[in-house]
Amino acid sequence: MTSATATAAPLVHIEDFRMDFGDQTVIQDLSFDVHEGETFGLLGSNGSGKTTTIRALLGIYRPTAGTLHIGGKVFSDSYGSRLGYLPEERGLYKKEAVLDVMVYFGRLKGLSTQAARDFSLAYLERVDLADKAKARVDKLSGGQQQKIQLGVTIMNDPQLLILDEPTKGFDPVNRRLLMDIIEDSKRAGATVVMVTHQMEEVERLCDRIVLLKDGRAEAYGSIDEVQNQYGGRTIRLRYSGAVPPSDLYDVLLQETNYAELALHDGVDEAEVLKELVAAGVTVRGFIAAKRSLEDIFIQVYGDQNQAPTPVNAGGR
Ligand SMILES: Nc1ncnc2c1ncn2[C@@H]1O[C@H](COP(=O)(O)OP(=O)(O)OP(=O)(O)O)[C@@H](O)[C@H]1O
Repeated sequence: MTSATATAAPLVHIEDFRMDFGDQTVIQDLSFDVHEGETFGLLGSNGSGKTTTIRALLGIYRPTAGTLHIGGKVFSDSYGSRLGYLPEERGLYKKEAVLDVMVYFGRLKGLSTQAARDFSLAYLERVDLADKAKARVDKLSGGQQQKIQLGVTIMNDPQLLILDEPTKGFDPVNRRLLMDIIEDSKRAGATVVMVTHQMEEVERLCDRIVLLKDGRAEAYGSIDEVQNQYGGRTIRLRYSGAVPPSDLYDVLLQETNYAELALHDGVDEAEVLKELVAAGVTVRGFIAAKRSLEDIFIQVYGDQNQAPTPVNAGGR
């Protein structure tokens, strides 16, 4: 947890959450906090329990055990318009016109007809759907309908946005547009909890993350903290010769002329270079980099039968 956010009471507080479906335990001992104003990523492989956690937080599922609070309480309708929730299963009134549907939801969220209309027209313009304002929702493509649903979710400037895979199925241009829109909500002060499988979205938007595996938090913290836990600093090496085993690093990847090395704590890149050269390696390229979240994700979930090995974990 970052020190800047550690003092204030968290907006979302989940402690010792457990969820069973029949005799299947999907989540156990899950604890994390989301602080006001931060963007928090809920990550994990398919079926790891992300949507279940959100549903339990919002009272759609009753948790088997544990505390799930928003603003210090179990979620209730009284939190009302301060929440914007984009569920995994999308749903709009398909036979109505786009603008009418948006205005209807705006009214439900407490906006005046005029304010809902003004927001909707500006939003449709921004997401390149101005010409669809009068079209029936079911005449729009899946991605276009998703844009409408995100617009409905953010239209009343909610304090807490919970977005379950907000950019699922979008092409790269539209994904970037949707990320810009989410970033605007974040800049306006919203706290955002998002489920996503897109690591570039996480790196761009999220302040902190939790990584679910086998119903538990495999990693939790800021992106930097998680990167450090799984070998924060790496060397991308182009070489000829043979990369020797060393106390300075772990070899993450080794191909004929390319290797990736995870540096042990406190090791200086120059020491590694010196050792490689002394061992007779011809170094053709040497780039110090942070380990990408995508790499970490693959390490954690790539082989579900093999326990991940955080680089900092003991004995080096
Ligand atoms: N209502 C339910 N009844 C029984 N099992 C359920 C129910 N809802 C979810 N599950 C099970 O709980 C597990 C976690 O599902 P969940 O939808 O939370 O995963 P997820 O992490 O959101 O996955 P994805 O990334 O694929 O969307 C799955 O094994 C799923 O089959």
